[in-house]
Amino acid sequence: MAKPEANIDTLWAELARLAEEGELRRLSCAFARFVATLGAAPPALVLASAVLSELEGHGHSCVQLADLGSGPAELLGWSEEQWKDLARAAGPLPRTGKAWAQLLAGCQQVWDRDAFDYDQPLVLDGERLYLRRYWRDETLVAQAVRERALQAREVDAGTVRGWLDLLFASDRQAEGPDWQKLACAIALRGSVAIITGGPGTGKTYTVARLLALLFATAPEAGSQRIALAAPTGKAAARLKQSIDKALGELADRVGPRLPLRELTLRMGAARTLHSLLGARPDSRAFAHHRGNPLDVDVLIVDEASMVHLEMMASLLDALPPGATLILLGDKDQLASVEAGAVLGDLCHDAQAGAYSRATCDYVQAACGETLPGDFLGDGGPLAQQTVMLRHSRRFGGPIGQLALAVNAGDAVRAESVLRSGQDGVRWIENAQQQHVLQLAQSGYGSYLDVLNTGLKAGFNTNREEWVRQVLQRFESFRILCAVRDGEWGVSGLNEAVAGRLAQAGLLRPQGEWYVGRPVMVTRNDYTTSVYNGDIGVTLPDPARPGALRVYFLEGDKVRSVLATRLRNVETAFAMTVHKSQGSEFRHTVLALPRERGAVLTRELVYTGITRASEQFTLVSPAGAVLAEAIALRTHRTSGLRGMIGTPAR
Ligand SMILES: Nc1ncnc2c1ncn2[C@@H]1O[C@H](COP(=O)(O)OP(=O)(O)OP(=O)(O)O)[C@@H](O)[C@H]1O
Repeated sequence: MAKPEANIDTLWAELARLAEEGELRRLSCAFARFVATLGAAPPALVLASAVLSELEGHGHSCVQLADLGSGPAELLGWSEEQWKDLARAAGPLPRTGKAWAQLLAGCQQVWDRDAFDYDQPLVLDGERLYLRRYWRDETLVAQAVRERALQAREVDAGTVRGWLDLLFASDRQAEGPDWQKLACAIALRGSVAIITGGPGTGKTYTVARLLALLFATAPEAGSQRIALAAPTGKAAARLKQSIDKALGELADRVGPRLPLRELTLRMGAARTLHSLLGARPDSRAFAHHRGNPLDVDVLIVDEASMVHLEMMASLLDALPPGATLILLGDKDQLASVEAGAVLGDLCHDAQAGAYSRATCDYVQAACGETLPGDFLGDGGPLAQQTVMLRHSRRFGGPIGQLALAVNAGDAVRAESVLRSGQDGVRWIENAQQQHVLQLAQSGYGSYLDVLNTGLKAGFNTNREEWVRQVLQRFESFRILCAVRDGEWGVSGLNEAVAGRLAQAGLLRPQGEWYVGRPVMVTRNDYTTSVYNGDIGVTLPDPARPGALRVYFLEGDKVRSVLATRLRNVETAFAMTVHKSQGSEFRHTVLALPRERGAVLTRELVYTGITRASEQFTLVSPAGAVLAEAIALRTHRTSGLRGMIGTPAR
């Protein structure tokens, strides 16, 4: 092998060139430089540091050294040539993961887990290389989840069965086991459970019954401290509303045996994870952690697919050992923008089940359900605490068929559903931007009608109800984009839609703030109490002529902030699919870009489709992009699954 230092200048020049061309973040170059300042830095280490930092920006929590050996061009979104040029500049590189591990273990900047730890920035765990922060988070999540999954609770199977028979209707038609009942029984016996399933599969319905079961089997139901949380304010409000509704319906069914209404009233509001953990301005640290744990017995977290690695680590760190964590979410949805695909990793065995014989016996005793042989296997401890709900009650029609086809990677079937002419789905192929603008004009017509009628009437009568109507109607339609820039991106479409609505005389956009401007908050702001993802509409301030306020809906309540006090917002006629997670719109339009690019994946298309409750319209300027996107699965490198590991209980 050539002397390592021989190529270092060429390598720095090549990294700088890639950064100049926008192929590499400047941050990744800067990180590699920082690593090089800490000690002798062979080109392979510099290269690995830059690649690791770059992959973090793509959502990977670590790099598999075998990928460095074979060339991570695809992971980086580069051509093979680009990678080869960089690799050549670094000189001869190890070809296997093992050889990479040997080389990196000898570097001062890398903590090899068998050696002395003096806080090096890089961690070598087997054949995976981590930025220290992600290694710490991943290890914490894996250990906490594994310990919780192995912690068995004493359960009286006969009592549980009696309650489950009361809580669930007996006239079930669907074939196979009642996964909802099963989920309740399984969640009751451990201190962690995951209930995953597509839209409308009854996750909330199930968790309401689980809560009733927890109350019914607790020594003192009234003293159970239940907390509800979700990554965004909107998802939290939705969770609370659905759970209250489901518990209200159940109260009649259980009658005097359990004072469900009173117990429901004792549960607080659902909160965002940030607020639950006690986020502080300008700090990554939360008020709650293992030294100051949360005051809860049961924590239910909805939309768990949106929870990124760092947040999951903080959550598990703050959860008292005796508390139960219930994660709800759709494992097939897009992962968070930040690193990690935690729910996807945790649900690795959810589809197959992989239940042990002991789990089958428990399920049989506690809910009378027999798990078919197909679902038996040798999944690890977490697989025994995970249940996938498989029957959607809301999504039987064409939107559901389309979502299923996309999820299964069947582009031919997806295209045929889109072209079938069935009510509920539509595909505008070879579209022009004009098509989206027409859809926007009719889709947003409803909120603009209420808005303009109220403005004309001077909105003196029942102003709050008028504001609520404007906000609710705005939420019934949305344009979702895969990309941010360009004609088919969020910025291009927002501008074009505002222009179109102005042309039609429905809006008067003047400057940044104008009456009717819908906005989305892009950063948490603790001084005004608005949070990333909150959506509001700008309306006149009744107290100050000429001033504008942005109104937000929180459950049924309306609150407002002076427009000029909101610093991190963008117009929200169009938004990214990422930002739409946790929301549902009566009519959802998904606008695909002309070229696929790295972000447009199966998970993105699936997430976009499943935001629609009644009508889904796909608009694409180039037909082939859909099939290409369906073929491309999101892959995020992580060590979580391996760390949680086997054996089963
Ligand atoms: N076993 C059941 N029997 C009768 N109705 C059910 C059952 N399970 C779910 N439902 C109904 O199906 C609808 C969807 O259920 P739910 O809202 O719980 O699904 P979800 O998985 O939480 O959906 P989302 O992912 O959209 O939040 C609700 O109206 C619910 O009352």
